[in-house]
Amino acid sequence: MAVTPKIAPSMLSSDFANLASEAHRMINYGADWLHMDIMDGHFVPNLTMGAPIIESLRKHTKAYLDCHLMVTNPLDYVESLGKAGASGFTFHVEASKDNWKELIQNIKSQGMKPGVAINPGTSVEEVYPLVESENPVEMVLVMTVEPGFGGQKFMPDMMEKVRILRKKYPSLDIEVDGGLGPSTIDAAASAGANCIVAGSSVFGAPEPAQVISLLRNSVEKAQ
Ligand SMILES: O=C(CO)[C@H](O)[C@H](O)COP(=O)(O)O
Ligand SMILES: [Fe+2]
Repeated sequence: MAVTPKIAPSMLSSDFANLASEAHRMINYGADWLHMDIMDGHFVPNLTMGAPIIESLRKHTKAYLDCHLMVTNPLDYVESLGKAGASGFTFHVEASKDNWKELIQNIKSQGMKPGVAINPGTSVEEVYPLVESENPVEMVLVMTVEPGFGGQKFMPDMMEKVRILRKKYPSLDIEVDGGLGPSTIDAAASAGANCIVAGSSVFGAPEPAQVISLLRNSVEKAQ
């Protein structure tokens, strides 16, 4: 398989008042990406951060900022996030039924990598047109919890979606998000996920570097 592991600590579990030092800490511990959860209080019942925070953080780090947009109108965020220095822009398929082609085009024009996320209740077939389009998304994020909050329990039933996607698209980046940690990573890695978001299991660990390395080893071993 041509895909490489990307371990992405979710900054949702960090100390927001010290975001830059938390970001440096995670990169020094071996993280590949920093996962930034952008929530609008409408698509999900929680409000987190937006372009101003991404812009502030970008001044302190060159790290890949993997932005996960849990918002009702993702198109409204593309230009501001692109200018703020976001690296990846992953929108939800549930929020882009009518405009995903325009979204992908605009995300790429802003120099960001487009991805599409699917909620637990959404069937995997819904992302096929976006992956098979002439101008495709470059990552699929399979939610393994209901979006909105960190610290929830991993939903193993979602691994069937990952298995189907990996079989269909051998070189696609497939990300899993929600409840990933030492006790759940093997299920995700063996199903074919290569981009691993982990918030509470990394930030809550006495030795976050060990957890990051364990997550990476599991993905490498499964390939
Ligand atoms: O998108 C998210 C929530 O909607 C977060 O990225 C996710 O929940 C990470 O946190 P944890 O690893 O603690 O589950
Ligand atoms: Fe997320």
